[in-house]
Amino acid sequence: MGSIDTKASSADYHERALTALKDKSLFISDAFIDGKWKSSDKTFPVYEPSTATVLGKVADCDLADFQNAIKSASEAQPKFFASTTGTSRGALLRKWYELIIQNQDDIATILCLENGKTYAEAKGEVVYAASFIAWFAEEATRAYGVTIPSSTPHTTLYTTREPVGVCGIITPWNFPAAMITRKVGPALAAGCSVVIKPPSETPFTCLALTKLAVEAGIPPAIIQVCPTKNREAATELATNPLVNKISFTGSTGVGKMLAKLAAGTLKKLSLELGGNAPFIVFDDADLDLAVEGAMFCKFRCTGQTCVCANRLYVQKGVAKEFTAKLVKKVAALQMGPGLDTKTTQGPLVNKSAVDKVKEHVADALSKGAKVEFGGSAPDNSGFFFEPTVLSGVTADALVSKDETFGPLAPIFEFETEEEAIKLANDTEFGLAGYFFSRNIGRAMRVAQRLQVGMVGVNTGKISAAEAPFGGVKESGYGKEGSLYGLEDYQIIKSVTIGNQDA
Ligand SMILES: NC(=O)c1ccc[n+]([C@@H]2O[C@H](COP(=O)([O-])OP(=O)(O)OC[C@H]3O[C@@H](n4cnc5c(N)ncnc54)[C@H](O)[C@@H]3O)[C@@H](O)[C@H]2O)c1
Ligand SMILES: O=CCCC(=O)O
Repeated sequence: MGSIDTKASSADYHERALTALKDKSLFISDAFIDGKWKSSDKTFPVYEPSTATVLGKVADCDLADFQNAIKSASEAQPKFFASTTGTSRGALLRKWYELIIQNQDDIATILCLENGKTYAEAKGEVVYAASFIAWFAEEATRAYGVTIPSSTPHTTLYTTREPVGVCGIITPWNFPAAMITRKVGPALAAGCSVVIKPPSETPFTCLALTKLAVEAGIPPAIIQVCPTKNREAATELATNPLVNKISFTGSTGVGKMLAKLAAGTLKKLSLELGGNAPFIVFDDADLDLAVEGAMFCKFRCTGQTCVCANRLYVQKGVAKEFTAKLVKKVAALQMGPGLDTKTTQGPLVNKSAVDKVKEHVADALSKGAKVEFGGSAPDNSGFFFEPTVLSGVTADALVSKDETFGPLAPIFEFETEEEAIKLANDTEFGLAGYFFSRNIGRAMRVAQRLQVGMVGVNTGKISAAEAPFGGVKESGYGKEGSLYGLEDYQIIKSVTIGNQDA
């Protein structure tokens, strides 16, 4: 594995990158409330994680800002729905999609600077984010109702789909673009308005996307953005009666807290929460394919995705060979700043993320695991941790219960299919699960028995605009993307027209 090029991560690293933006007006540090960009004397710093230096300071919204944004979004939403059709909202979204694609290099640079992921991954995320807007531009035209045979004579009964209203959108830093568009796309397609609280670690990408949404013609008050570090102010989204729905992606703890608060006004909820994905390699697997899958779904975004493999269960007979093949690939990874073209592993988002990986590694080693590769944080100013492979990890290790959210691949061994399924399901989480096997019967059986919302069989890639995204158990509820994503932002209204003989 290559070492970190500390010269590339010198203090002016991000200044040079920002100067090179083709459209510098996309780097915005204001809130967007009631159709106006709003600066504030009160700001919070956003860090560039490979140098741990301040990338910029962003308006820190207070309670009054949230209340103003919610009120304005609430007044604008019925007018938006009444004055548009699914087709016209689809056209607005299509225009927004085109602007994101046209500006993908700049958005990827901003995303890369605030999140730390490699530029290639950042570009991939921008295109992935845009794909949700394109998808829901189409879905906007497919909000069908049904006609229901009535049991009462001379009566017609039918349903329509209407927007749920004002949606509070709260998202995490690991996908600064895609987590926004996967929610805002269907919300706008349905005819809702949104008040977004972007992640405080990565607000700049959201603000750039918002500017493009307004340029695309989306009425300004329909989309409002309140960056903040002030959690009390942000919880207004969960308590204000004018907000009809909360769509949250983030940790299970915060999700539960928001659900409790939202219960006060019985808001509709979508919760995309934490994961602890099992990744099972059976002895009948194609091991090269399994290694490829593990590299993608473990080390994507430096291990900071909710669907990352967290526990690698490998059948005893192939454990040595799989481990050797995985270590060879991991050793070729190159840590460094995301904008450096040689980099294939960026930094983690902040110091506490590094500390959590350290804790999981130390705990596994104390319980008998062995370092096959990596295992430590390099001595430099950024938030790096070496991509790490541990073997012989035991079931009582912290990493078997808790999502590392970092570049740690812990290998556990198992003997039978039954044992693998039991281990995989032994968690309160149920977001994603993966397994590799060439046996079709086993593929059908195991896919059915894994208690997760999404399964990857012989692949580590499960995310796409058309794929229903969401978990079970304490990983939350609701489905994003796909043919189900729109209905999370709609209500079904039934209309009964009676006494038609009168
Ligand atoms: N299921 C999914 O689709 C998915 C996707 C990405 C991340 N995640 C999960 O998110 C977690 C990592 O993200 P994180 O550390 O940013 O999570 P987090 O829960 O701390 O934060 C998520 C968002 O909630 C905000 N927030 C935190 N406390 C709040 C409060 N009291 N009121 C209002 N908003 C509040 C944060 O500022 C951020 O915008 C991991 O557990 C990961 O698995 C899940
Ligand atoms: O981290 C959560 C989202 C990742 C994805 O959409 O694949």
